Amino acid sequence: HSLRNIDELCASIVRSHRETSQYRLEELQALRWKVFSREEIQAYQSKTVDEMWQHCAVRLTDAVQYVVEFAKHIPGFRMLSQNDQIALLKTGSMEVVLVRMCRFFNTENNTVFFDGKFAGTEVFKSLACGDLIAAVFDFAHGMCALKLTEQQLALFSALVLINADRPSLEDRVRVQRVHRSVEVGLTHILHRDNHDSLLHKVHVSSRINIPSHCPH
Ligand SMILES: COc1ccc2c(n1)CCN(C(=O)[C@H]1C[C@@H](CC(=O)O)C1)[C@H]2C(=O)Nc1cc(F)c2c(c1)C=CC2(C)C
Repeated sequence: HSLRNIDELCASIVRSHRETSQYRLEELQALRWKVFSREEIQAYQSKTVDEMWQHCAVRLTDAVQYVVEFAKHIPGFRMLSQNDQIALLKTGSMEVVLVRMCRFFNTENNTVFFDGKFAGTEVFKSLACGDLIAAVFDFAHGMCALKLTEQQLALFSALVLINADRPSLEDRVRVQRVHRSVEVGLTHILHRDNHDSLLHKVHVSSRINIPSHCPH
């Protein structure tokens, strides 16, 4: 890896992340104290499980589409076979949405951006999936605690997505090679930002232990 290649790889991943972020950080900062009224929370809580999941699924599908676009612009990702690109996106895109979600999270009042305002866990009560929602919020807290810059978040997102341990990959060795190059890029950026304390943390691509099933 010549230094030039690493810089070029980082630059293209950061550009791709920036171009595929649904909302700019400044927009979300402006909204971060816009929370739901009691009536609005009541309205969400009186939805049926299916209505609420439908409502969330539409938004998450939106966020996943942006992650697909992000992946397509990662040089190493495009080099992989179509089947491996699809396998990585099927299993990894939701994890990247959750990693990206930390940009939409306000740790001071434990709320996440949802439907244009910031929602606490009580808004999702009608999903009857308290443990899943708690895991999503805990994960967002953990990601925020790392205080990653947009560039570090871009490289970390690519690292989470390009994971050679995903099921049903045809050419694991090739995926591992791309993973390694992204890892070198992230290490390079963390060194440059004197964020060495983060090195050990971000190399374990964090997983959420999604509870096996929701009661409903
Ligand atoms: C990448 O990070 C993020 C983070 C949040 C959101 C997005 N992406 C996508 C866009 N978004 C919107 O709400 C859109 C604003 C639009 C209407 C408008 O523009 O006003 C609709 C957010 C969203 O979907 N939040 C969301 C969904 C969801 F299912 C859950 C949680 C949070 C928390 C727990 C669960 C239940 C898992």
